[in-house]
Amino acid sequence: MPVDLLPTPPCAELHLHIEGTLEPELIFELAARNGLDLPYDSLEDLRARYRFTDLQSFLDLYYSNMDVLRTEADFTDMTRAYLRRASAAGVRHVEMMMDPQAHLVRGVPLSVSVGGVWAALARSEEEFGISTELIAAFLRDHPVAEALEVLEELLAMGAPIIGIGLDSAEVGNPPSSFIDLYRRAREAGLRSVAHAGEEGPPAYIEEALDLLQADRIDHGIRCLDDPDLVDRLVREKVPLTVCPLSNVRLQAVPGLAEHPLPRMLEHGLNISVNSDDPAYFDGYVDDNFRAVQETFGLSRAQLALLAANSIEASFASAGRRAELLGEVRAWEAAGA
Ligand SMILES: Nc1ncnc2[nH]cnc12
Ligand SMILES: [Zn+2]
Repeated sequence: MPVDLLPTPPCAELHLHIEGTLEPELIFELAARNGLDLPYDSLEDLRARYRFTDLQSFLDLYYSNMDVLRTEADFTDMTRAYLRRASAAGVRHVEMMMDPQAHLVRGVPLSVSVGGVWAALARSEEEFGISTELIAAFLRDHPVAEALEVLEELLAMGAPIIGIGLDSAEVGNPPSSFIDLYRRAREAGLRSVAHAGEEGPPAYIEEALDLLQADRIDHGIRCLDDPDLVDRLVREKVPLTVCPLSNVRLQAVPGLAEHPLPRMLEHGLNISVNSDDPAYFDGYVDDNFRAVQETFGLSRAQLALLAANSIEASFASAGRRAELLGEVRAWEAAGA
């Protein structure tokens, strides 16, 4: 790392799939623990498959690797490993997504997947100094009726979720199919986010806002294809949770130098920096901050703005947000 790079500011991570933190070593460890045969001969063999051409090529491996998650302890161990790494990265608050349906379809009940993740989150402040929230993300390439059933089950069991999300294969699965799901979540007092404009068109971002009333847009980079939409997003201060290394690895952009992050900052869009699926994209949040700093020469003030945006766009309590914004201000002032 060149000496003149700044450390990562204290920040909130708002776009993180906990299943995307499953590192190759842990995949082998959990397979052994659960007596499962993996379709890979070695860690190297597995790692060699982490070359993606688009979102779907990644999702195929992501869902396949999840099969090693069988017990509550598996989910707890994965989540604790992420929290430990995130605390080293400077993360002070995380709102993590999990994909309950992806586990249910493999026969793993909600009590195991949600219970296992929650066991780690419940101790996170004490253990790692990271406050946490959990978001149940729904698979947009599955029927909305299935999502509604799972949401009802989550509500009935009193699952400790702050909101819902929408992820998986984007193109051809528009937000408009999930109006009933988001309406039900709103009635239940939940917040909401939705992936839109990662590979899909700007119209999906508009649908997520107008039809789903999403509080935040995950990715949203393709808004730049529609100047009127950019004006709206700036005017309404809509938070976009941007994941630079993910976009490069999934070839949503040709390379980091072509990533729209600096243009998004110039427009005054409300963006934050996040890792998405760090075990798959070679990058936790600090790696993402370092990469964009190195590539675009961002100033301390710009890094502080990205961190402050993440905290202001979070669902943390007003008190916690104020505390963390104070940390960001102190970080910025340390360079003055
Ligand atoms: N980047 C991403 N886009 C859509 N769905 C996902 N699930 C996990 N990571 C995802
Ligand atoms: Zn994502």
